[in-house]
Parts: sequence; C-alpha cells; structure tokens
Amino acid sequence: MAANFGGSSGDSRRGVASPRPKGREAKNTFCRNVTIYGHCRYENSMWAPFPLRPAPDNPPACPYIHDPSKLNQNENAKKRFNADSPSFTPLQASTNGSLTPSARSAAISPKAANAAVFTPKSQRSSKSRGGLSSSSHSSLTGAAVSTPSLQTKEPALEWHPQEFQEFVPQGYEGQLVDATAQASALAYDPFSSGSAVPAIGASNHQASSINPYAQDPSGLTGASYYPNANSFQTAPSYHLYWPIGPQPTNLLAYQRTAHDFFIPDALREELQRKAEVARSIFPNSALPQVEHYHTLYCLDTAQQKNQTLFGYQTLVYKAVSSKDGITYALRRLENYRLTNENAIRSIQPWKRVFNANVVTIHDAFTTRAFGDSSLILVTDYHSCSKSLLEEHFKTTPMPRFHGRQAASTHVPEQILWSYLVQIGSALKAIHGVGLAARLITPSKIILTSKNRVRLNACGILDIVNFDNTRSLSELQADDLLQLGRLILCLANNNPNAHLALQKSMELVARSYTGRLKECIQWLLNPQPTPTTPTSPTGGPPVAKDIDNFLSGIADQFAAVFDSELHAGDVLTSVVSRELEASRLVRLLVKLNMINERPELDASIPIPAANASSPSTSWAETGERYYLKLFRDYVFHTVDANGHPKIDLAHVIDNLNKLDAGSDERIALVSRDEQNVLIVTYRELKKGLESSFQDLVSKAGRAGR
Ligand SMILES: Nc1ncnc2c1ncn2[C@@H]1O[C@H](COP(=O)(O)OP(=O)(O)OP(=O)(O)O)[C@@H](O)[C@H]1O
Repeated sequence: MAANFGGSSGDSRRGVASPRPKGREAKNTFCRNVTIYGHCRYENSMWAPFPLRPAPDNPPACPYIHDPSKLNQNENAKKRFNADSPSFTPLQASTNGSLTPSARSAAISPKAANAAVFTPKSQRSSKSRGGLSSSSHSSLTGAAVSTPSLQTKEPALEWHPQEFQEFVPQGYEGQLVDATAQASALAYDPFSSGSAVPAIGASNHQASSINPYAQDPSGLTGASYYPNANSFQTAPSYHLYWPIGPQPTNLLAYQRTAHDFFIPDALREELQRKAEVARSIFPNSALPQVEHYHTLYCLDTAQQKNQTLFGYQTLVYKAVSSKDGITYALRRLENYRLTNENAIRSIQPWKRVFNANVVTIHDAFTTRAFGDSSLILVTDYHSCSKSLLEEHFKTTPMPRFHGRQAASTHVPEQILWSYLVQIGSALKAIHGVGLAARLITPSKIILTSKNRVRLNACGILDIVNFDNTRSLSELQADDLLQLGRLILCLANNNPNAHLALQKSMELVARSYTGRLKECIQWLLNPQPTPTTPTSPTGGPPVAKDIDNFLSGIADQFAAVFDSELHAGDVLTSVVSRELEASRLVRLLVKLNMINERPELDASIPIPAANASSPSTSWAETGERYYLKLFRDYVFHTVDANGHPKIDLAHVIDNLNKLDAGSDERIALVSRDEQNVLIVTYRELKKGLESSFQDLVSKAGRAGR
C-alpha cells in the first residue's frame, strides 16, 4: 500500500505526494472516493485497529467511511454483542486481504457473506452499471473507488452510488486492476535506474513506451524506424532537469538557487539591455528615411567630430531595413561628392569579408535624403557597442551605457594580447582577399561584448581615397604599423603615445613582459628585423606580413582560442538550460489552452463526451478534469495553514515530469476535497496530448 491518504506527508520517494500539504491532507482522511488501490483499511481486517467484536456502544470508527453513523445504524441490528461470536482472527499478510469463505462466514453475517462478489469495472459489461458495484470499479486511473471490498463484506450499508458522480477518464476504462500490476506498481521506484515497472495495465504500458518521443506512442507505423521497437524502453529521464555541458561553478547543494534554472543574471541583463537599445527610437525624430532604411536613430553622442580620418564629418545611425526588418548601422559622410563611379564599386570586395573581428559591410550608396549629398555605408549593427576610444581613453560619463564611466586604467597584458590576436585574425581575412584595413585606430574599433573587438569603418577610405596611388603591399604594411601604434597607445593609456615613441616604449618595458614589447617593436619597425615578432632568441630576417606576424604570436593565439572555447562552452550550457525553459513554456501553453476552457460546453458535440451527462462541460470531464486538478496541484499549492505556497522547484519538477511522462504517481485532490485521483504523469501526459489534439481538431473544423 503505497498511498498514504491519512498521513501528514506523502511518500515522496514514491511520488505519492498530496497536493494539499498537511492541513488539507489531514482532511483527505474523509475523502469518499479514492481512485487507486482503494482498500478500506477497516474492511481489511489486516488493517483493523482492534478485533471485530465491538461493544454495542462502542462501534469501530472507520476513518474511510464518510458517515460512520450509518454504519452504526445498520450494524447495530445485526451485530449485537454476543459472547458466543467467534473471536477475530487476523488475516495472514500473504492473503493480502482476500478472505477465505470459512473466515468470512465466521467473521461476518451470513447475509454479508452472500453478497455479490466485487468485480472490477473492466470485467463487467456496461449494462451492469447502476448497482452498488457499478460505482465501485477500481480502475487504477482516476476512477472513483468506493472501497470495493467493503461492499462485499457489508452489503447492508446504505451506500448510494448515485450520490457520487462517477469519474471515468477517457481511454482508461479497459484497464484492469490485476494483482501482478498492482504488485509491480507498489514495487515501483521512480528513482531507481531500472524503473521500467509499469504502473497500470502492463500490456498497455509497454505498447505506449515503444517510442518515448512519439506524440502518439500507440501509432506503430514508424516502428521500423526504431531499432528494438518491440522491447520496453524506459522514458528519458530529462525530467530530472540535467543541463549538459561544463558547470561554470562548483556550488554546494544548499547553495543552489532559482538562478540555477535560468540564464545568469549578468548575461540576461546584457542581452536585454542590447535588445532595449536596439529597439529604442526618437519619438519625434526629424531624421528622414534613407532608401529603404527607416526609423533612423543617431548613435553619435560625441560633441566634437573628428574630420581628419576621412576628410568628412561622419555620423553613425541605427536604422531598420524595410526589406528584411533587420537593424543596421548607417555611417554617413556629410557633403561627400562622388566623382568616380568606380569609387563606390570598390566596396564590393568588402562584402565578401566575413570575419568575426570585422564589422560586416552590406552596401554603400549616395543619397540626398539629408538635404546634402551624403555617402552612406551600411554595416552590421552591434547594439551597445562602444569604441576602444570610449572604453580606454575617455573618462567622461556616458549616459548611453547607463552612467558607466569609461575606464582609464592600466590595461592587463592578457587583454592586449587578445586584441592583438583578434585584430591579427581580422587582418588575415582582409589581406587574404587583397584588401587593406587602412584604418586601425581606437575610434574605429568597436567592442561588441566583453573583450570582443571588431574593425569598424573598413572600406570607407577605399571609396574616399579611390585615386590613392599607394600599393597594396604598402597599405598592408601600414596596417601592421597602425596595429603597433594602437597597442602602444593602449599600453600607455594615452591616445598620443606613439608621438613620443622612446618614452612610451620604456613605459611598456616597465609595465609589461619583454615579449609584448618585442611584438610592438616588430610592428612599429618599418623594415624586416632579424627577429620574429615574439622570438626572444632571434632568427633569420622574415618578411613583415600578416602571416609571419601570426606565426610569431602562435602561442598567444592558442591561449585566446582556449579561453574563447571555454566561453563558448559556458554559453552552450546556458542555452541548454534555456532550452529546458522553452520546452516548459510549450507545455504550459498547451495546459492553459485546455484548462477551464469556457466555450467548449455541452452544446458542442464532443466525440469523447459522456452522453449520459450532457450538462458537464468539456473542460470539466474526462482527461480535462484531472488536468485541471493537476494545474491546482502544481500552481495552487497551500501550506498547512492554507497560505499560498510559492515553490518554483515544485512547479518545475512537476512540469518536467509531465513532459517526460514519468511513471511516478501523484494524488490529485478535487476542490471539494471529496475525491482523490491517483494518476501517473504518463497518464496526465497522454490526457494532455489527446485533449490538445481534440482542441486542434475543433479549431480545424471551425476554420473550414
Ligand atoms: N556598427 C556599429 N554598430 C553599433 N554601434 C556603432 C557601430 N559603429 C559605430 N557605432 C557607435 O557609434 C558611435 C560613433 O561611432 P564613430 O565611429 O563615429 O566614433 P566617434 O568616436 O564618433 O569617431 P569620429 O569622431 O571619428 O566620428 C560609437 O559609440 C560607436 O560605438
């Protein structure tokens, strides 16, 4: 007997937990209708608290009989105290409550002994409904059981089945309560690895477990696709909530919090802030629509504009394309006059540069939408990004970053190596397609997330300085020189450090390792030197190109690559956790579409509806009824004092088990606390699926 209806707490190991902890559970002692293995403790003398020789004024109290006084009235006439009555002999445990004829006749009245033998519902014909036994079938799933053995022993009890509305879940009528299944059910331990013991109707159960992922496991049409399709397979245990991937922290069990279930706060806030900034608009913006880009939003908050880089004043806007709905960044060069058609075509090869450290370029065109002749360069938009200039050299507060002040402190060497590796990788991609970045300066490199840099505004100088006569190799060598200057400035925390080269290098030598200093020197040196970029021991002169630079810092590449992989692992772990959340959202959507649905009442013919009870609505009958009780069980739990119990773990645990269709049982108590239904999550899941399919088919019919 696994069910513990009268105890203060359910057997949580077996999952027979009451939905109403303590206070309400205590009341359940008097529940009239109990579904599963519903032996009355009183009728089964093995459970009887004392011998069945009651004194007239002291009848036995049966905690499971709704109105014990009726028992007294009926029994008083028959069970007067009789000194000659045979003494009570307890049943042997091995009989499991099945009385032998002799024992029965000795213990109870002859009339009771002649009472009709209890027959489980599934073994009866449907015509036999209506008598006492018709209300007392003991189908394991959700059927109301009026203590079947009691009626066998005590036929004179005034037990009116019509008082109780019989609950018959759809699709479970044919299930038997056989001894084997019951024994298996009692032996079932959901937490043991071999928990393949079926709870109900072993054969049905097996059939439904062939493919645990199939929405309709009974449909065996796809059986040939699954090896060992005919053998029993346990349900996947993902309901135990087991995020895969490396664990970022080693918290102890008691340190685990609700945060463990969801995306880390810092990451969530960052992503939400990015989404918020990406959606932001100026309510009464006077900015025009440019081609198919609308909802322009100026990202440039700098008071002073630097015209020296391009020779034109530039502004950066965020805008949405009406073609694909994606947000882009538009860089505008004011008062630009296109003199050569080929100049703007030079942007074409840049569209093929697809590198994680280069802001992708999509298009370039000229426009008069702003009232002047402007050049527009369309690139990817990276929300909440800021330039290295803003990050490392400016100390003024920036409202766009929620008051965060740009740091102007010592930049750790690891970050400088990371920048070197990332920009080196970008240059490799750019030089590889016969281009040069031409502009590697703090204001044109953006930080799009933590330590993640991208070269911005590439290709603009190719348009603006189209007639430039410098060779590609010169421009590419200049890229390395500019990279050296950038790292020197960052290491000195001074945007003009390259102007005092010797002093700046001395500072680098004091603050950083010799390897970094050599690397910067190699980049700044216009001629090939006898050393590789980072080799302390020297070597033959090598050409100064991006390939030699990258091979010289190969060890740093490995370190950065490793940390990026770790970061990727952490994100994968977070995503897998969110995957669990989205799975539960889908489940909740289904559950809420079914629960207490008002419009599907009796006026709408439902194929599965019980014709004998036309007044009952769709949402209150069949599987929907226990889905409703399940909703109460999961979300409306109360504590011993009847106060709402807010337990996220309880909700997530139950939803996961429902999704997995676990064989674990739960006791669902009706709202009037007169019925207890004991169902497995597997049955709940089946009911959820069939009810939802019912809804879908009705929606389909309505749409036709
Ligand atoms: N592709 C982009 N996605 C998102 N934000 C960007 C993008 N490009 C630039 N920004 C942001 O727009 C702002 C202005 O960029 P810009 O390149 O004009 O820098 P600046 O400091 O104003 O330099 P300058 O003085 O040369 O104009 C910066 O804060 C930058 O982070």
